[in-house]
Amino acid sequence: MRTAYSVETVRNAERELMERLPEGALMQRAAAGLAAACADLLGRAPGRVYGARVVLLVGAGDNGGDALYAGARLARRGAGVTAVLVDARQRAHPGGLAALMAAGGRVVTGPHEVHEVHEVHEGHGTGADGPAAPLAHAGGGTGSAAYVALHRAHLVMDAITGIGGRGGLRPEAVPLVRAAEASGAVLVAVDLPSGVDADSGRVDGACVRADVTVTFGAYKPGLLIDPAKERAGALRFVDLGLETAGTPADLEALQHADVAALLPVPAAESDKYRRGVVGVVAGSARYPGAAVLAVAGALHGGAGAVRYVGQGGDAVLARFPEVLVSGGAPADAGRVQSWVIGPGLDDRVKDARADVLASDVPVLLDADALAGLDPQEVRGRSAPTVLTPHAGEAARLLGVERAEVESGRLDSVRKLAVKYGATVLLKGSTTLVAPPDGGRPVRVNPTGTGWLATAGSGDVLSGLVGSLLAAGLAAVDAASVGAYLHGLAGRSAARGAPVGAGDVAGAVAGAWRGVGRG
Ligand SMILES: NC(=O)C1=CN([C@@H]2O[C@H](COP(=O)(O)OP(=O)(O)OC[C@H]3O[C@@H](n4cnc5c(N)ncnc54)[C@H](O)[C@@H]3O)[C@@H](O)[C@H]2O)[C@@H](O)CC1
Ligand SMILES: Nc1ncnc2c1ncn2[C@@H]1O[C@H](COP(=O)(O)OP(=O)(O)O)[C@@H](O)[C@H]1O
Ligand SMILES: [K+]
Repeated sequence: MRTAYSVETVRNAERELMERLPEGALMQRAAAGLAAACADLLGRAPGRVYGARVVLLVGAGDNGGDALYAGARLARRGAGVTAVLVDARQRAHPGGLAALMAAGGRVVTGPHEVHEVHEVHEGHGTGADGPAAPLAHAGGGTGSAAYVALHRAHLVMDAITGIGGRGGLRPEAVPLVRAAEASGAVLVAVDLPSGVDADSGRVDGACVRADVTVTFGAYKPGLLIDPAKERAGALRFVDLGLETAGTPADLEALQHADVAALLPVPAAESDKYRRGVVGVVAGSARYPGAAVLAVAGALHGGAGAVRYVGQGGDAVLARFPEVLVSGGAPADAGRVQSWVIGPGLDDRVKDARADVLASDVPVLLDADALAGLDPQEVRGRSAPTVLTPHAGEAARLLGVERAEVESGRLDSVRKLAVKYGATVLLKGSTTLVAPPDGGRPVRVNPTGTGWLATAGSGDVLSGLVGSLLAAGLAAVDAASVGAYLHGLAGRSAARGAPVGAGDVAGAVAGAWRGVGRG
């Protein structure tokens, strides 16, 4: 399981560890890991950083300190390192600044007017990880020197803000960041891309777009959730020895081994009923395809049989003769261990929904079954309920704008879960699954791909998750394992080219096999 922790938890863990370590040791660990990652990215043989040109965009806090100490390490190995002080008041971590200069690095100011210049005295603050002090450039330079250095750089570290950052990049930082992005240098975000919100993944304003993010001690939720995730590039982790065990993670992402352990496998004594029967209420005369796709997903989710209820029976049978089809109400269709309802339904949806919600088995509500859903109808149920909205549907259920859901996915999925007392799988660029109390941890799906954004692929997902529910998985597990397999299936079906939802369904078995093999 990959876990991510809030800033508060990370700071508490850091504080505890710092009490047991010599002063500054934690920052040195971060800097050593950062320097090693940068040396690796520079593509040189170990120990051969010599000649590389590195620029540090340095803010006022400890995030800048990490970069300055890492820069000092690279400078000692022969890199040409230039630190650009981005903070409007030219503040930077004193110890880090002194270490960089002692190692032969140079410090230039950002393109601001400098009203006050303090000399940096030899040894000033060396080794101290104390608060930022007002310092200004030593070693000379102007705003244009910063741009020249950026233009010539092989690697740029973004150390403007880390977990202490609030809001987007300040205006003075934006042109420097844009120059770094345009330079062709590898852009390495230190801990987080500056400008993103560590806890939520929100991006409020201008923000760094990194090639790689080297993060310290623990993953932060924002690194795993869009829109911030997309700005982080590839993630590298530096272990600081933080103790987070015992604190619930804010976010967790299943890995292959976790999914393998959760996949339902038939036992020797199994028969089709013991494996579970999933009932699918989907499709209509107008949208028979939704029935076919939801059933296709359900056939690959571990249930022993699929029961279909609705007007798409002919289309379903033409494609899948193994499905048990009935045309009446769900309550008359025979026993199932879970219901999936919603994709492509017509105006019969309300009656059918009342029917399945009245049952005592897990119910998954998707698409049309989400419209006008009353929280009380869901909250009163004795068995688990799973909602699988995309951002537009989630926005309607919450009574907010779609953009609000897309920019604040973690908040939105939690609020929806609390409102309905249901497990909520929020689809889209980052799929999240929140437990019914909206608490910790929320699961984030690591396998998603933009190729899944194709009509009907959500129908496949709903069938797949419903089938996992029928096979006996707990609601959060069914939703997150379903999303995981769906993402893998999307990737392997697409292999870099557009695909249809039917192809995604067809690739689920291969994804399952791949995970099962570990
Ligand atoms: N606390 C620790 O023990 C460790 C912290 N580390 C580093 O320290 C970082 C956190 O350091 P800080 O708490 O000093 O915080 P940051 O360095 O993230 O940022 C705080 C500074 O940035 C300014 N600031 C806030 N928002 C800004 C914005 N939008 N634009 C420009 N400036 C802004 C603040 O006024 C403050 O001066 C971590 O992300 C990590 O990189 C690492 O060295 C590991 C150890
Ligand atoms: N940008 C994206 N990146 C990854 N997955 C996406 C993206 N956009 C959509 N998806 C996935 O594609 C599927 C689309 O489902 P949905 O919105 O219900 O469409 P439909 O109703 O056409 O089936 C969901 O699994 C969703 O998570
Ligand atoms: K940063």
